[in-house]
Amino acid sequence: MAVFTEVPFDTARRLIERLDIGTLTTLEGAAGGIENTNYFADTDRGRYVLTVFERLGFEQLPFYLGLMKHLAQRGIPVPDPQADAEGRILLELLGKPAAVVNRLPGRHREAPDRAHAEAVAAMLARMHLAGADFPLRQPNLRGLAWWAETVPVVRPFLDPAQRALIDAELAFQQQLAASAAYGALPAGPIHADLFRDNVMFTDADGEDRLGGFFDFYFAGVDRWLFDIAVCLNDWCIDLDTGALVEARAQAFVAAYDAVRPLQANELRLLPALMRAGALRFWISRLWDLHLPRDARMLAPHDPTHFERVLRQRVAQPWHYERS
Ligand SMILES: Nc1ncnc2c1ncn2[C@@H]1O[C@H](COP(=O)(O)OP(=O)(O)O)[C@@H](O)[C@H]1O
Ligand SMILES: N[C@@H](CCOP(=O)(O)O)C(=O)O
Repeated sequence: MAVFTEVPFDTARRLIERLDIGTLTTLEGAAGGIENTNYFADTDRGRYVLTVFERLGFEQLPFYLGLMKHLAQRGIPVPDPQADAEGRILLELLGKPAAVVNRLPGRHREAPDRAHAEAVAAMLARMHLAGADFPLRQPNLRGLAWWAETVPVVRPFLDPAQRALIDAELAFQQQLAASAAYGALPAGPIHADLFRDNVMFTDADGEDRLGGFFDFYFAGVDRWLFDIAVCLNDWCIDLDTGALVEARAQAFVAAYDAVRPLQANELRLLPALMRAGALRFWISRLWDLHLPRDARMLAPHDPTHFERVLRQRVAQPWHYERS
């Protein structure tokens, strides 16, 4: 259960009262997640999620919440932060930052097929375009600078072969980031963590429909291609082996490309960015496993999964072929 901060019903009721979204009827802790306290909060007028931020401070949240508001206003299905009478969407509860967003319909799909991948890819492209004029700028805080800072911290926990891999891949990404081709990649706000468990699908009428993207708390301004790479490494792999499911990956990129045509240097650098995406989550999972920030931290994700994915992306780079 991802409830790190217990919120009494009356405390939540008073907060909800300030938002003009009805009267709180039920409040229930949400399972899953490893970062924030989430409660499902129903009112007599709608369904919401109350989040108390455990890791993030008041300085980073205006970017995340503002981006969600911006995207929601442009018709992208993402949680829409609710404002109080003064127009504030970043709230405070029990001394911690908090927000109330609308609850997306549906549930995530653990075993996505090609149609799920295509729906996510097309919406990802729409989201990138819709976010392009978002005025706030915050870098991807889990980007290259963080990897370089964190690799020395997790390195002592690795065996010699793992150290060689992590050192080589970090050096490869540093060299890539300094290249002109990388510098020319289009950039803007990205989600940066759009895994299967951060996307809802509804199954009304026997057909799956995209319910929305959520958990924007790793978002930042970075290369759009990085978002595509992160998705390919999750939506388009066999989780048992880490192998890319090439037909699904091909369909994913084609669906994205149909909405926002990829540039030639994006097509060329995709294999390198897929290595970046695998490295990023290998490092963060190592960090979560070996340096838990809090004794109450839930079971961390398995780092060896992304070590394996990274080895495969290095050994078998995959190129998208436009048909
Ligand atoms: N806006 C939302 N709409 C619907 N469900 C949500 C929403 N936000 C969070 N949830 C639910 O809460 C769970 C935990 O949220 P998540 O953002 O993954 O937490 P964390 O930030 O701790 O990783 C999700 O798996 C999902 O079921
Ligand atoms: N998707 C990341 C972990 C981030 O956790 P989330 O629950 O906030 O998405 C991973 O799989 O390592």
